[in-house]
Amino acid sequence: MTALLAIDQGTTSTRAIIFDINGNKLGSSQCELPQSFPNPGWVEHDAVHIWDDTVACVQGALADAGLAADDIDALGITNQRETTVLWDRANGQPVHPAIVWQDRRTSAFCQQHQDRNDWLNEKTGLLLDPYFSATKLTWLLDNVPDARVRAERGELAFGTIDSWLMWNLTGGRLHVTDATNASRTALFNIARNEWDDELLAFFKIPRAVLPEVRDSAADYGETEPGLFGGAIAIGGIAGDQQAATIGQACFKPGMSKSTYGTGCFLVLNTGSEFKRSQNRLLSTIAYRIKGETTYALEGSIFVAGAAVQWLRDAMHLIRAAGETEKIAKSIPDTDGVYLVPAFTGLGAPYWDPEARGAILGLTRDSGIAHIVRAALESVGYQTRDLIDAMEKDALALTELRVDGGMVVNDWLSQSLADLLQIPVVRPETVETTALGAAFLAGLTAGVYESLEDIASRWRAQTRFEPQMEAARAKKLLAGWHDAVARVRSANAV
Ligand SMILES: Nc1ncnc2c1ncn2[C@@H]1O[C@H](COP(=O)(O)OP(=O)(O)O)[C@@H](O)[C@H]1O
Ligand SMILES: O=P(O)(O)OC[C@H](O)CO
Repeated sequence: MTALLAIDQGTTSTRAIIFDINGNKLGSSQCELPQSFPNPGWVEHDAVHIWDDTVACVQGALADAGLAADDIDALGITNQRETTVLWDRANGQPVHPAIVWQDRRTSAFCQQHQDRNDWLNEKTGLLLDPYFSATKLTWLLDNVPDARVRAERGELAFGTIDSWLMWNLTGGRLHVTDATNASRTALFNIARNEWDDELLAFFKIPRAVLPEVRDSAADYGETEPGLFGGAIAIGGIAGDQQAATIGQACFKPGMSKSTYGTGCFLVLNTGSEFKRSQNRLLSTIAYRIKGETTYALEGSIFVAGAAVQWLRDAMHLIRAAGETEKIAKSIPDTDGVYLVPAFTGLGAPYWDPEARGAILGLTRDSGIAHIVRAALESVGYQTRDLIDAMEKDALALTELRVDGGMVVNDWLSQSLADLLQIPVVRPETVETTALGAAFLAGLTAGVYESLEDIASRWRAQTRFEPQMEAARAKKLLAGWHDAVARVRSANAV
């Protein structure tokens, strides 16, 4: 029997999941991952803790499935993207805690150099923002004692979390990453598919710290035999949103997926051509297979499920996330109440770090249900803003595949279809991120013949058709834009 193992190293947890050939789960194990916040706007992880959890999770998943290392056909890795690790090649120890994608410590540098945005975007598809790895790595080289001279001597290695795990899984033999993770560093030229000397010079990064970049489905060697009771072949790597795109089998231009967890990431396959957004979306590598690159447009929203967590933990309006479904259904509409969850600013397409959240349109009749429903609707409105931006980039979406912890909520999924005015499709396997990594590994191992073979195994579970009239959706959206206009910061671009 085929067994594919995926490591899914995320921002809040590390998971290992074993799938059969059709994406059914055979076993899994999960560890919660703490973050530290040593200064305002700083977010760090202990990279050694991440590695220890990864080993424990793989062992746990094997035990859960009742399988041994020898039973696994191949291993794939997927990971939180952009998070930056710098370690000593001699002893394998990180020289500093990992700087997490959410960390804003380099925002002053980015503000100062906004005039380079267009130049950077043309090479990387990204924006000059602290979100991406480049400025985090510069910060490490400038602030860790001796780091810069040691990096120039070739003594230090940089990597996103996939590289860090690969280094450890192979006992320090391989310093590699894949094209999707490289595309999130702001050091990789995604048109030419190589590390870019001009970018390296601008960010003052010595080439000697960089990993080798391979295809997303490629031979990545084997795990150290002592780790899991036998060597396991490693056959795939992809950043988590790209892996979800693969797990949702969005292999044709125009196909899209949106993942609703803490935040929301919408990825649209744009095919073999690098297309720059004119509407403040990111361009990125969706996957690189057999040397051929497929590109995507991506819209990132910082707060989706996090708004539900806020209703529960800060406002105490609900006791559990699942209650929101019944509460939202209990009223016909929010009666003009909007919640703009700009708790940490607004992401795409606004990119307004100074905006702050608000609840607008309250009357004496407004109650808990209105606020809860407005929080769920804000997820649909934000997604609609992304889709409208994509449409302006001349790429209209005809349906959206959804996944992530929020979409178990049927009301939310229906509301997405209504506000987006396109069908929303929920698959049978909602662990699409891990599944995408397993698919890549299976492709390398010869378990799957092709992407078409993988696509034939993807199964829809529920299709939500728009039920709301277009005119009503338009009116609600106008109210949302009015609400957003009120929370935007005065100096936003
Ligand atoms: N039934 C539900 N309705 C609405 N939101 C939910 C529901 N269940 C979970 N969530 C939200 O989904 C998020 C968890 O999704 P998950 O995909 O596990 O997130 P992440 O991978 O970002 O940690 C949480 O923010 C939670 O509030
Ligand atoms: O770990 P997640 O699922 O929150 O995803 C993080 C993203 O990759 C950040 O770009």
